[in-house]
This record gives sequence, C-alpha cells and structure tokens, in this order.
Amino acid sequence: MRTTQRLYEAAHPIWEQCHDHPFVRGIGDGSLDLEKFRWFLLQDYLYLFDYARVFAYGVVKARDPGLMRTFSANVDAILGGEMKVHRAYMARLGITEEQVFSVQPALSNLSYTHYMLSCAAAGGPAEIIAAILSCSWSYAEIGTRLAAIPGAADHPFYGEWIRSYAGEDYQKTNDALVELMDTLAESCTEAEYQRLEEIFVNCSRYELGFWEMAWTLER
Ligand SMILES: Cc1ncc(CN)c(N)n1
Repeated sequence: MRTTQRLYEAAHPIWEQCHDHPFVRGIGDGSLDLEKFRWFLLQDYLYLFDYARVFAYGVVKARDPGLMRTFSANVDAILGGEMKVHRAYMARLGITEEQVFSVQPALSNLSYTHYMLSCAAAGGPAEIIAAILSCSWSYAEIGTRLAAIPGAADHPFYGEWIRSYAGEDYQKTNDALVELMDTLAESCTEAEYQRLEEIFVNCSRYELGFWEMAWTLER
C-alpha cells in the first residue's frame, strides 16, 4: 500500500469530522456567519506565513537541488497564490494587512503552527512534507466536496473560496505534494513511517481544532 494511502486511512475519521464541521458545512450551504468567516480569514492569513516558513525549512534541509526548487516553489505558491485569495477577501471585508498583524493568533492557531515548525526543525524533508500534507490535502478534499454541492461554487461570497481550493492550480500543487510524500517515504523503515503518521495525524487533529477555533471565535 502507498504511504499516502496509509496516512489517509489513519487520519480519515478526523477528516470526516472536518467535513461535518458546522463551519465547513456553512461554507457549503452559504449559511456561515460572516463574523466567523472574518475571524477565520484573519487567523488563516497569520497561519499561512508560518505554513510558508515550514516549506522554507525544506529549502534549508533538502540536499537535492530539485527538491530545494520544489520547496521554494511552494513558499512562492503560498505567499503569492493562496494568500492572494485571502487578500481579495480582506479587500472585500475592508481589512488591511496591517490590521491582520495587530490580531493575536488564537492558541489553537499558534499551537498548530509551532508544532509544524518544531517537526520541520527536528526532522528532514519527509517529516516536513508529513507536517504540511494534512493541511494541503484536507483542503483539496474539502474544496472538491464543497464544489460538488449544487450552486455552492457560485455563491456570491463563499463561491470564490470554494473555487480556489477546488481549482486546478490548488489541486495540482496538492497532487504533487502527495506524490512527493510517497517518494520521500519510499525507503523508510516501519519506525520512520510511524513518525510520519504521528505527525500527519496530529496535524489533522490541529486542522479540526482550527475549524472549531473559527466557529467559536476563540480569542
Ligand atoms: C488552517 C489551514 N489549513 C490548511 C490550509 C490550506 N492550505 C489553510 N489555508 N489553513
């Protein structure tokens, strides 16, 4: 069985809770309270800077030039690609980048990013990809599932969010990361695999916590 298939199965019950979370459901049926989305957006914008830093660790730790370029391209894809959608929503909601920086990250957010950064600091490229993969992959799945709800991707406000994660660019970037995880784990021992699974499942738990943080407006 592919490593990513094992990882997916290990985290599957948590991912299903993410799909069932009222915040995610609210994006899908358009009923999500704007105040909750606004809080999510602010927190997620802060989150993505650290997420990009986790990839930057990969640039430092990779020995192979091709792998360095992959990590570097992902830093770019986050700062210039995914965050562009956030900036568009911020403009719609009248939020400036300066205002985001005056917001305190919620503890669920801070704990998540610090966990990923500590895995990246202590590990190598495989641990780094394991730490970012549940983030990238779960959103790819959420985007795809939400886009399959009739009318959801055309919603005047939440449609753009759905289209960005269901879109070809995001899906392709995620597919490449899934493939990279399999490549990097190809010759790992069972004990090394267990460490990757631990990281992947913990990050999936943090993903669920992030939805809950936004839903409860955790400060
Ligand atoms: C918390 C979180 N997790 C995942 C993603 C998708 N990159 C995100 N933007 N934010």
